[in-house]
Amino acid sequence: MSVYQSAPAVTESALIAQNFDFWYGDFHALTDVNLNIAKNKITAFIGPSGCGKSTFLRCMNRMNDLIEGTRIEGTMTLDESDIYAEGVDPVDLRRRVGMIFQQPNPFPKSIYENVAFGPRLQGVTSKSDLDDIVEESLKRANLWKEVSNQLSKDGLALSGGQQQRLCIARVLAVQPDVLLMDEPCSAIDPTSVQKVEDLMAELAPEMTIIIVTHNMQQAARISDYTAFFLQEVAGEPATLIEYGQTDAIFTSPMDKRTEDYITGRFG
Ligand SMILES: Nc1ncnc2c1ncn2[C@@H]1O[C@H](COP(=O)(O)OP(=O)(O)OP(=O)(O)O)[C@@H](O)[C@H]1O
Repeated sequence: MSVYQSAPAVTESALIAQNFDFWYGDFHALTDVNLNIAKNKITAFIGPSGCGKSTFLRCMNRMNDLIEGTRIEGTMTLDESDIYAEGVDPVDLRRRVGMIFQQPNPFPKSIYENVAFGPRLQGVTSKSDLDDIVEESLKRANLWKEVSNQLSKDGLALSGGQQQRLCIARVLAVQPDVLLMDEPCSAIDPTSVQKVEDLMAELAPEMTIIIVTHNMQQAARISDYTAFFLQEVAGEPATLIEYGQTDAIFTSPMDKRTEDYITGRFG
C-alpha cells in the first residue's frame, strides 16, 4: 500500500497509472503502482538501485515494448487516453513522450541534422522552417550560444554536457508534451548539470517532466513532486511507497521506509 501526500488531483494530471504491474518475462518487476503525474510540473522518481524507477519511466512511452517478453497489467493514460490501447502507435506516442538517457546519444551527424531529424520525419521540408526549428530548439535547450556558429560540426564532437543538451534539443524539436529523463545528469560535468537543471525549470511551465535521479539534493532542488519506489524483498516486485509534494516528502515523510531512505539509512 502506498502513501499519498497531497498528490495532484486527476484533473491536473498528465499521466495516470492505475493498478499498474510490469513483467520482464517471468520476472515480476513492479506491482500495483498508482500514480497521478502532475501536468506541466517536475516529478522526481527516487529509490535504491533496482527498485524499478527506470522500468516504470520506460512504461510511460512504451520503450519497454522493444524488449522481448515484457508485459503489463493495469492502465496508463496520457491526457485520459490509454497509451496501451489497441491502435496506439508507439512511435507517435514516443514523439509526444520524449526521452533523455543517462548517456547522451546524439546521432553521428551534424548538430543541425541531429535537431532537424525529427521534424524532417514529420514532413517539414522547407529550409527556413527547419532553420527556425533548429534555432528555437537549441535556444530552449540552452545550447544555442555555444554552437550557433558551428552547426555543421559533428554532434559527437561536443562535450558530454553539450551532447546531453543537444539530445534535449532533438527531443524538443518535435514538440513533446512530456519529457522523461533517466538520470540525465549523472554522466555530465557540474556546469552542464546546472544548465540542464535550469532548462528543466524553464520548460516545466509548458511541459510535464519526469526525472529519475539518485541525487537527493537534485530531487529536492528541482522537483515539485517526488515518488519513492522500493523493492523490499529481493526477487519480489518493487512498488511505489510514497508520493507527494517534494517539500512534504523530504521534510515530513509519512512512511518510515521513505524517511530511512532519504536520511541515508539504506540505499
Ligand atoms: N531488460 C531487462 N530484462 C530483465 N530484467 C530487467 C531489465 N531491465 C531491468 N531489469 C530488472 O528490473 C528491476 C528494476 O530495474 P530498473 O533498472 O528499472 O531499476 P532502477 O530503480 O532504475 O535502478 P537503477 O537506479 O540502478 O538504475 C531490476 O531487478 C533489474 O535487474
